[in-house]
Amino acid sequence: MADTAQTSPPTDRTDLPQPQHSAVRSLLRLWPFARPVRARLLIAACVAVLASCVSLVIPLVLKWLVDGPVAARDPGGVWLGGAYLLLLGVTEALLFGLRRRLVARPLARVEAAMREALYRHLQRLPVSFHDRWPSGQLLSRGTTDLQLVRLFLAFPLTFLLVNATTILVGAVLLLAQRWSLGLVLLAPVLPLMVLCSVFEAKYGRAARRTQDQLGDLTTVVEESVLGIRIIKGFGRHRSQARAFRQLTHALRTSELRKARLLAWILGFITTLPEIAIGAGLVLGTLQVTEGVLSPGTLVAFLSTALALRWPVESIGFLLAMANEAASATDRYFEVMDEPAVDETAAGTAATAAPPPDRTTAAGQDTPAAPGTGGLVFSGVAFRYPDAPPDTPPLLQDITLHIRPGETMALVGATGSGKTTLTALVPRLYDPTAGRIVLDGRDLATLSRDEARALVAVAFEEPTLFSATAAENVLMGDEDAQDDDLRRALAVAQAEGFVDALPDGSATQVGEQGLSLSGGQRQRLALARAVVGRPRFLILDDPLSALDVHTEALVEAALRRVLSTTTALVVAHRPSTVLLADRVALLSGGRIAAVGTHHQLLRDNREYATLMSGEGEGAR
Ligand SMILES: Nc1ncnc2c1ncn2[C@@H]1O[C@H](COP(=O)(O)OP(=O)(O)OP(=O)(O)O)[C@@H](O)[C@H]1O
Repeated sequence: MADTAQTSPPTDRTDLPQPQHSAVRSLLRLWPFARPVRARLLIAACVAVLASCVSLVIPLVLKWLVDGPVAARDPGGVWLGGAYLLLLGVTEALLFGLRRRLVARPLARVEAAMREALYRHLQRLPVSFHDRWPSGQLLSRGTTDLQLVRLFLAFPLTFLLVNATTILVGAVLLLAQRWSLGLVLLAPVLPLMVLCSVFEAKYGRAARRTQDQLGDLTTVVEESVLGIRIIKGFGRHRSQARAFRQLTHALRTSELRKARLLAWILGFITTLPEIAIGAGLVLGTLQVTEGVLSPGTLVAFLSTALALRWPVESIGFLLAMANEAASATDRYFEVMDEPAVDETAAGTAATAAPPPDRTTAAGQDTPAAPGTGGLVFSGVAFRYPDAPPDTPPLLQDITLHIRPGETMALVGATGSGKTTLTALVPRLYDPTAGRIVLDGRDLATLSRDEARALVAVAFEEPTLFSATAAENVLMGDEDAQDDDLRRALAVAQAEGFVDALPDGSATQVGEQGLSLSGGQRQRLALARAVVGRPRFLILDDPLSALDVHTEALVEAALRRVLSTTTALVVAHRPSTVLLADRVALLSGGRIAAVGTHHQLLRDNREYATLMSGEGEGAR
């Protein structure tokens, strides 16, 4: 299968040692998204560097003020010096304000573009990807992680650059003013650099762990909200709360580890320069006493050193934010790097079709002649990409012909692969061998879009979206008109209850259509399946979990739906089987028997057992 995705979701990796990764390499991957706003980012960075340099001029004005007007007791000069300082302060504030204005809007655009790209990509990823990835992990990558990335582009990206420049310019000024004092102040730089690189590696791993745990937590919250009826119905709220507490506890432990790491680096980053400033102050005062240093130079020197405090101290936070953003970027691209399927490209047949004159296994349907209409499975085999390598394929040598206009029921024990077989027809998965032919056209030569235009599906769980009833139905065919909607509702026997909704078909049916009854949702899902007048209809157990009264309504709807199309219907109970013209029994990954319900009931013991509801695997 061309579209199989191989990476495991990160849930499996939370407790494993994370691979060493370079934060810079990860962050460089943001470039394609940041590129369109690069001019703004560059201007904003220049403005911030300028603002920071303005702050470094303040100590020089102080030196002039102390050694000049203050020493000469010149009030006019002092007022002028004060005015200069005020002007510099206001300029610095205005420049930082301008920087913020410059980046705010473009960065919101970058975040939106990344989120849009992620959503688009998620839609194009194969079903096998979604089978493996918990939705909470995807949700957290599209929300929290992207916020971290935007924050990085807004602050650490600029300020790591600005602070490095400020520290460099400040160091030159310190050395130029008094090189011996400058060396004392710069002494902590080397140990701090070593400590920062140790911190970065440790914090990067902790950040990754926290973000993965947050994804797991999101999954649990989402499942609890969606499954609230089951949780309440089975009184599982305590065990659910316990599971949630365990996850929050793990997350808290990881957050505390991050806080501890940040605390120790901040401790060093604050203490070492303070000690150096203290030593510089003592040394400088001695030099002033000895008359080898002017008081103004000492004031300027110490003011420069104090002006460098924030750029140095903030490096801890900035590195932490940069590492969180690097982990968030890794997590984002783990999804984006998954190969998407091209819905418009034709696939390639997994293997050549079996020769038409081959001998078929006992009970298999007779192979269809080439070019035959209807839905034909020829020697189809399938195994899930993540199935253990030593297990046999789930489906093997499936040969079945559903004639044009015919309804075939597919019966088998639970877990026998019925849903999997039906998922091959709309190309949710591709067979690993054999071929499927729709009205004489090999499915492998059709694009997914073409295949889905021919085939409509209604799954066992009739998922509805938070949209109006009409919009939910029209998802089945975006070109459908009002007439088609009315016809589909009528065919699915949904007209009556839809018209009785407060706003008719314009009524919002709520998240997952929860405000509707099971039977109503099932009928809307049927209407969605038939609105595009599909040539082929695949129904996965359409009468599951219905009460007797609703079952009769949906059954009546189904009879009308099935009379208009060629259909394959997964069936568990006789009432559904009776809707079909013939029945195929799936057993041991193969079609074990094909016939009418009564024939199979009479001739096939396994079928009879399944239909009586006594079979081990029957439901
Ligand atoms: N995405 C998947 N990856 C790996 N194995 C899977 C996947 N989906 C289903 N399976 C396995 O394939 C087997 C067949 O599942 P399938 O849902 O097709 O059975 P079914 O006959 O429709 O069952 P039921 O009657 O209970 O709905 C099961 O053992 C299931 O665990």
